Amino acid sequence: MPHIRIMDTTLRDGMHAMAHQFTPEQMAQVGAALDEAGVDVIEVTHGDGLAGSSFQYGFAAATDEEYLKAVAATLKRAKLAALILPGIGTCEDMRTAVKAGVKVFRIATHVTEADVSEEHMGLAKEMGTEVVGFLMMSHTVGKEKIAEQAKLMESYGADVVYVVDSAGAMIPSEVKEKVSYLCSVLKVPVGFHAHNNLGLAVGNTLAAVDAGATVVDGTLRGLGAGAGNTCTEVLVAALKKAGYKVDMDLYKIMDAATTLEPMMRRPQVIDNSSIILGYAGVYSSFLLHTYRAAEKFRLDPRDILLELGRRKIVGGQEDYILDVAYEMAQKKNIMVG
Ligand SMILES: CC[C@H](O)CC(=O)C(=O)O
Ligand SMILES: [Mn+2]
Repeated sequence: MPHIRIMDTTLRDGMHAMAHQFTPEQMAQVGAALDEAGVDVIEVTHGDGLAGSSFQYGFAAATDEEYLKAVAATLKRAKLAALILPGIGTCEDMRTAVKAGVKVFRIATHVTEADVSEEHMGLAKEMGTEVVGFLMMSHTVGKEKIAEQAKLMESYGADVVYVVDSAGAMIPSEVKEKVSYLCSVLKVPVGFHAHNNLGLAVGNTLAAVDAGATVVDGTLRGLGAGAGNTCTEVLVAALKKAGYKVDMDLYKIMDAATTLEPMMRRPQVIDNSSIILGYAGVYSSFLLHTYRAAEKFRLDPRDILLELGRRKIVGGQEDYILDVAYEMAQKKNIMVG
């Protein structure tokens, strides 16, 4: 059975669920526990990647540099990773991240926009880091389109390319179809990142590895945007049970989850609105923005999410959530003070 690499993104995707309010000290504690458990790659930044801390996405409790340095100081074996969305984070942010200890860049684009990653991938290679291409909202297009965009990333130097189920909208048969097709056309390894909005994150991740993915994401206790991600400690148990080789200690990864637990702001559950994220195919990180808009305009968050799904809005359009809610409230004649 193949060896599966796990990249843990508790300290990046988990930031969405924490409204980006982890402290550097908390990150250092969790990072040390993940390292001790044998996690290969630990991703750290604002939930929306380098320079995500902003009015648009929400301000973090510290700078990316402070977070990265705090975690880097605790690592003995794991590689430190940073996510970047070209145009949000800049090449300058990448240079600062490398000085802070980053060894892996995960470069994220909408699934049809891989061409915007060329410059950032080039710089990442030049600085000697590993490069991961991250094709977000992969549920919105067919396998051929994903393959075309993944091949672009491969040509820019990506060492791994991910199918990213940002909306937690995919079902196992779709994961299998898309991942196996990608494996058949790429030379580099294929990765998979799941969200649990339909309760399928662990199942979809297993479907991905069965289809040939050899790099997968997880977060402790599933902490992440929407209903969260694939739960790392559950995934380790499931992969080991299925016979895959995983370089991680099961008890120690469970202990890392125990370290995280008291820091969590709310239980990571599949609430009603999270189900709608998956059902309507809406970006998971819109959940908390939608709750705020629903409260402001006295609307049911599920109605807003269904409308966002109809309008096919993508990452970066967080401000548009308020516009949509305002429009819906006006139609319902709701007075907003
Ligand atoms: C950049 C924001 C986003 O959270 C990236 C990601 O994890 C996803 O698309 O699922
Ligand atoms: Mn995600």
